[in-house]
Parts: sequence; C-alpha cells; structure tokens
Amino acid sequence: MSQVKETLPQRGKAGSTMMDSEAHEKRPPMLTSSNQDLSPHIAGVGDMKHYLCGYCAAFNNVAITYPVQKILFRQQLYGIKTRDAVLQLRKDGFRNLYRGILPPLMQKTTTLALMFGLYEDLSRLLHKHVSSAPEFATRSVAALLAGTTEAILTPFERVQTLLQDHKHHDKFTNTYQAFRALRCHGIAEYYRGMVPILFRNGFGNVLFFGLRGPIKERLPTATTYSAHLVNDFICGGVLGAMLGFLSFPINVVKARIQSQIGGPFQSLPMVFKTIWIERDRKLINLFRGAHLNYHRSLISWGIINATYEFLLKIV
Ligand SMILES: NC(=O)c1ccc[n+]([C@@H]2O[C@H](COP(=O)([O-])OP(=O)(O)OC[C@H]3O[C@@H](n4cnc5c(N)ncnc54)[C@H](O)[C@@H]3O)[C@@H](O)[C@H]2O)c1
Repeated sequence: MSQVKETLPQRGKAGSTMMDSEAHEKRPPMLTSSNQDLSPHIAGVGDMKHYLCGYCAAFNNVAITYPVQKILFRQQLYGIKTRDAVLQLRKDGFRNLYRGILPPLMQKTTTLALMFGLYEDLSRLLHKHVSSAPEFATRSVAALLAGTTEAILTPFERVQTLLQDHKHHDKFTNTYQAFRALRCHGIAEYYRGMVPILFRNGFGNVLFFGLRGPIKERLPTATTYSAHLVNDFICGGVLGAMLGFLSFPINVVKARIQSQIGGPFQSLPMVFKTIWIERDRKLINLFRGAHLNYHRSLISWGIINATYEFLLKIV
C-alpha cells in the first residue's frame, strides 16, 4: 500500500512569540491605522475557533484521565499512599469510579475554552490598545486575566471535590443533589476555595503560554501533522508536569478547603499551616500524590495541547 506522505506547507521555525501556535500563520495580517502590517497572530478579535478547540481538547482530556485524577485526589485529601487510594476506590465499587465526572466535564471544557479563547482575544486587544507595552507583558496580563475569568466556574470544581470525597457519599448521590445541598449555606459556599484557584490559574497560565513557544522551538522541526502532534504533546506534557508539580501544594489546600460544607471560611495560609502540622511538617507528606499528579498532568496537558493545536489546523 503506497505510503501517502502527509506534509504540511513548509513553515519557518515556530515563531518566537509566547503563543506560537502554527495556526496563527494562516491568519491574514490586519492593517492598523499606521498601515503597518501587524504580525498575523493579532488579526480578528472574537475568532471563536480557539474557544471551540479548547473545549474539545478539555473534553478529550477529562474523558481519558478522570480515574487517575480521582486516585490522586484521595491522596491529596487524606495524605495516603497510591496503593491505599486505589484500594479505597476499589472498595467504592466500579459504579462509583466515574462518580463526580460531570462537574469537571462541564467545568474543564468551559474553563479551557475560556483559557485559550480569552488568551487569544485579550492578547490581541491589549496589543492593539497598549501597543507601546512589550508583547511579553501584554501576553502575560492576558494569560492572568484568562485564568482569573476561569475562576468564575469554581462552583463546579467545588462540587466535584464533594462528590469525589467518600466522606460525603451518604449526603448526595449526584451533581444536582450536591449543588442543592450547598444552597442553604448561601452563594459564598459555592465559591469556597476560590482564592487558591485564582493563584493556581494565573500562575499556570502565565508560565504555560510564556514557555510554550520557547520549548517548541527547541524540539526537532516538524514537517508533518504527526510530527507536529508529537511535538505539541511533548511541549504540553513537559509544561503540565512541571506546573502540576509546582501547584500541587495549592491544590492540597484547595481540596481541604472545598471538602468542608458550611462553617467559617479559613484563609489559605491558615489551612496550609493546619495541614503542615497534621503532616508532621514533612514535605514528603505534603506532596503525597504529587508523583501521580505529575504523570496525570503530563498526560493531560500533552493531550490538551496536542488536541488544541491539531484542531486549530483543521478547523
Ligand atoms: N497545570 C498546568 O499544567 C496548567 C497549564 C496551563 C494553565 N493552567 C491553569 O491552571 C488551571 C488548572 O489546571 P489543571 O486542571 O491542570 O490543574 P490541576 O491539575 O491542578 O486540576 C485542577 C482541578 O481540575 C480538576 N481536574 C483536572 N484534571 C482533571 C481530570 N483529568 N479529570 C477530572 N478532574 C480534573 C480537579 O478538580 C483538579 O483539582 C487551568 O484551568 C489553567 O487556568 C494549568
């Protein structure tokens, strides 16, 4: 069977800009008032394809990696070993394995659509209206604002935490009941744990979009779709693993804050101090599950980045 060689039009090295998605090169340049062609990646605010590609990339990721995420959640919350977390889930039974997947499917698809789409739109708007500022600065602010906007969907992550915690298995059996159970505590209860999420999202976005381009430039030049897919998986996976590890303590605190229903709202430093003392002031106890999170984030963000970049090329 003849091997049809799928080759992309020859492209230069990926651009040195922070967001070096090859799809930008396809965009027509936009003339500004000074009639200077702006680089192709800042044309057309409101291009919905970045939102759509981010949405599909997230759906693909959650559907594949949810069971792994649940194991590491139990480790974060109870400070137990992977083996014990797996035994806990086996005891819960297979029908409970995907319990709690609806909130992350609804949340991650929306947050990643916002993350990629808003990053694109805000970068263009900021570059257009603050043209004197260096592109690095406008893109970092765009990444930060996109991450902050994602935090609007904290209630979904909050409810997912409650559904994943076997301590609440007897209180509600599905997402709808979990949302209803919080209603009597007021709207603020749905946003319990928002502060660590704001820090995590902003920090993660700035580094992810800031380092994607430089990392991809150091990989072998891709000339086929499959080579681009591999490079994009490696690029996203390396960043996902690194950022997942760095933000792990924030998620440990977030899980503890969000596993509580009602009662006083404790500050991030106060909850961290409580956990630190409980875990004998040992980093190894604080990072219980970090190795699994490292691998899950590597796979998750490899899938997300490769799916996103691939879809951008065909949409
Ligand atoms: N971690 C990174 O590599 C990275 C990269 C770019 C941006 N960010 C920013 O951080 C935010 C969180 O990123 P993240 O989701 O990788 O962080 P994360 O791995 O810390 O997960 C955050 C929460 O999302 C849910 N979740 C994540 N993956 C899941 C899965 N496969 N199945 C079910 N639930 C899942 C869980 O509730 C988890 O506690 C992003 O929305 C973005 O704003 C992070």
